[in-house]
Amino acid sequence: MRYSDGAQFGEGPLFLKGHGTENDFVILPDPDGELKLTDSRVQALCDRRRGLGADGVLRVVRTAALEDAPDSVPGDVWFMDYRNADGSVAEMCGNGVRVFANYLVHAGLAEPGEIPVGTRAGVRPVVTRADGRVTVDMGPAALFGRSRTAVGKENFPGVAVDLGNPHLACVTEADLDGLDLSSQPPFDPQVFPKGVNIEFVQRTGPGRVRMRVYERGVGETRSCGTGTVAATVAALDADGATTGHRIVDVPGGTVEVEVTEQTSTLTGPAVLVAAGRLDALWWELA
Ligand SMILES: N[C@@H](CCC[C@H](N)C(=O)O)C(=O)O
Repeated sequence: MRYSDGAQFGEGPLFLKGHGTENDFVILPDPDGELKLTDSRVQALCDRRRGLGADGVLRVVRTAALEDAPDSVPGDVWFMDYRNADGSVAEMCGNGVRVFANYLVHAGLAEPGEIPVGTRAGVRPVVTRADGRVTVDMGPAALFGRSRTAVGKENFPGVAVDLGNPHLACVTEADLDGLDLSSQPPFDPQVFPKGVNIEFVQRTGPGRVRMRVYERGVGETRSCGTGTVAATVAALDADGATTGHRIVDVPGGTVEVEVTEQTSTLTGPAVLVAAGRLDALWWELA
């Protein structure tokens, strides 16, 4: 079908859909940074009725083609330009970077194994594994204070953790299923001036925790990779430790987190679901 300006249906940008423990993303290959990725288009892409539906957008672009890439990221590295569903830019996405690496291998843009990925938090080494899981070196998980939130009438103290993006991780004995996370839990803007991702963490057994999360710029999601690392830091802190390993169960699946003195790693599944083309007119009007 041809439109009046001659554009044909399906001639819009290529996209892929993928997820990591059901934290889902639209992947937009854009090697030379030519797509005009406005907040409005990100919101439309992520809308689960008028768009493709996702928690966020991963634009695949050469670092050299980006104006706001950190100087620490070499120009020849593929850059994950991450946007939350509300269109906001975030520094890092632990599930997204693992899906991103799988896309690079799928598209023949990287060999399987260790792949450096540029992010606004710096370069993150990602390793695609023979068992299909993907590991990312998330960098040091910095506990930088204590704060609190509330759900309904219940207060939740927690730890402030920097993973490149900000987190408030609250260990609790409360029943996580009873928490109403349909709206933004309150937070202290003095501690989190750029907003915050808020995790609710229950210790469920030796070396294992369960987590729900309200993500900055999205709302409640089925998983949050940086959030699982923050949850692990909080669980270690509650156990009087600063390093260790935790299995983290999230509504969308299970991941493994290791925190050491030097860095932190996240390992789990990362799936590519589909590929296609956006309609050119839809993209123009979005
Ligand atoms: N889901 C992501 C985190 C995405 C960014 C976050 N919402 C923020 O604004 O910091 C992950 O897997 O880490």
